[in-house]
Amino acid sequence: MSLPEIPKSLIPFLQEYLPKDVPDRTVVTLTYAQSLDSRIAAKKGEQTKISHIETKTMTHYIRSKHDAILVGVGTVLADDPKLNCRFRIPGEAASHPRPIILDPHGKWAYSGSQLRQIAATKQGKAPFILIDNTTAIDPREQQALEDQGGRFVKLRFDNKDSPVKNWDLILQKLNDLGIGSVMIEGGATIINDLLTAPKLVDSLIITIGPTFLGKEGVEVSPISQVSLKEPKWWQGTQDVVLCARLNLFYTSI
Ligand SMILES: NC(=O)C1=CN([C@@H]2O[C@H](COP(=O)(O)OP(=O)(O)OC[C@H]3O[C@@H](n4cnc5c(N)ncnc54)[C@H](O)[C@@H]3O)[C@@H](O)[C@H]2O)C=CC1
Ligand SMILES: Nc1nc(O)c(N)c(N[C@@H]2O[C@H](COP(=O)(O)O)[C@@H](O)[C@H]2O)n1
Repeated sequence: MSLPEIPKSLIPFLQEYLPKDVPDRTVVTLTYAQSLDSRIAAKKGEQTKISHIETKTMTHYIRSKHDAILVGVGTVLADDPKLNCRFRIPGEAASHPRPIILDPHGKWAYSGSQLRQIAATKQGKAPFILIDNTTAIDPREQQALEDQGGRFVKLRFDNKDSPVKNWDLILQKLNDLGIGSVMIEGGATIINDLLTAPKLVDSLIITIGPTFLGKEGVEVSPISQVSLKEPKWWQGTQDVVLCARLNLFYTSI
C-alpha cells in the first residue's frame, strides 16, 4: 500500500524535532500513537489502529529520516510489523530504516515473520536483533537472517534490574554499528522506561487519536512524573501531534 502525500504543514512543524548529525552518539526520537486515555493498544497482544491516514503518513515520513527503527520483542510478537518506509518523495528512492528488535531472551522467530517477507521482496531491510550474549541462537534463524543482510547482535545486558542502564549499552552498540539516528516506536515497556530517561531521548513525537481504548488497553504511564519542554502542537483532520523534549527535572507548579 502506498501512502498519500504528507500534509504540507507537517514538514516545517516536525523539522526541529528530526535528527541532526551528532558525532559519536546515536540520536534518539521516541514516537508513538496513543488514545486519549494513554493507551497504545486496546489489549495486550492486539494491534490497534489509532493514527489517521495523515498521521500514519507522518510516521513513515519520520521513518525515512532515521537510520534505524527500534521496537521491543513484545511489539513484534503482538503486531508482526513491517517496519519499513512506505512514504515516497516522487522521483526519489525509498529510504528504509534498519529494523532493530530488542529481544534479549530470543523469544521471537524471524523465519515466519512479515519482516522476512519484506526483506525478501526488497521492500525494507532485514533486522538486527539485539540478544543477550548468554542466549542460545538457533542456527537456522541466524542463517535466514544473514541471508538477507540482517544479523544477531550480542550484548551483555548486565543491568537486569535497571532497564534504563541497559539503554546506555544499547545506544552505545547502535553507535558502534554506525547507526547515527534511531526512531524508537515502542512498545509500552520501552516507552515507559525512556520517558524517564531525558538524557537519552532527543525528541518526543506523540500522535493522539480521538478515542478511548479503555482499562484493558496497553497503558503508557511512566513510573514517575515527567514534564516536557518546548511543546508544540499540530492539529490534523482527526488527530493532534505533540512534539516536545523531555525535561531533566520535574517542575511542579
Ligand atoms: N500505538 C503505537 O504507537 C505502538 C503500540 N505498540 C503496542 O505495544 C504493545 C507491546 O508493548 P510491550 O508488551 O510493553 O512490549 P515491548 O515492545 O515494549 O517489549 C518489551 C520487551 O522488550 C525487551 N526490553 C525492553 N526494554 C529493555 C531493556 N532496556 N533492556 C533489555 N530488554 C528490554 C524485554 O524483553 C521486554 O520484555 C503491543 O500491543 C503493540 O501493539 C507498540 C509500538 C507502538
Ligand atoms: N503511528 C502508529 N499509529 C498506530 O495507530 C499504530 N498502531 C502504530 N503502531 C506501530 O507501528 C508498527 C506497525 O508498523 P507497520 O505498519 O507494520 O510498518 C507497530 O508495530 C507499532 O510499532 N503506530
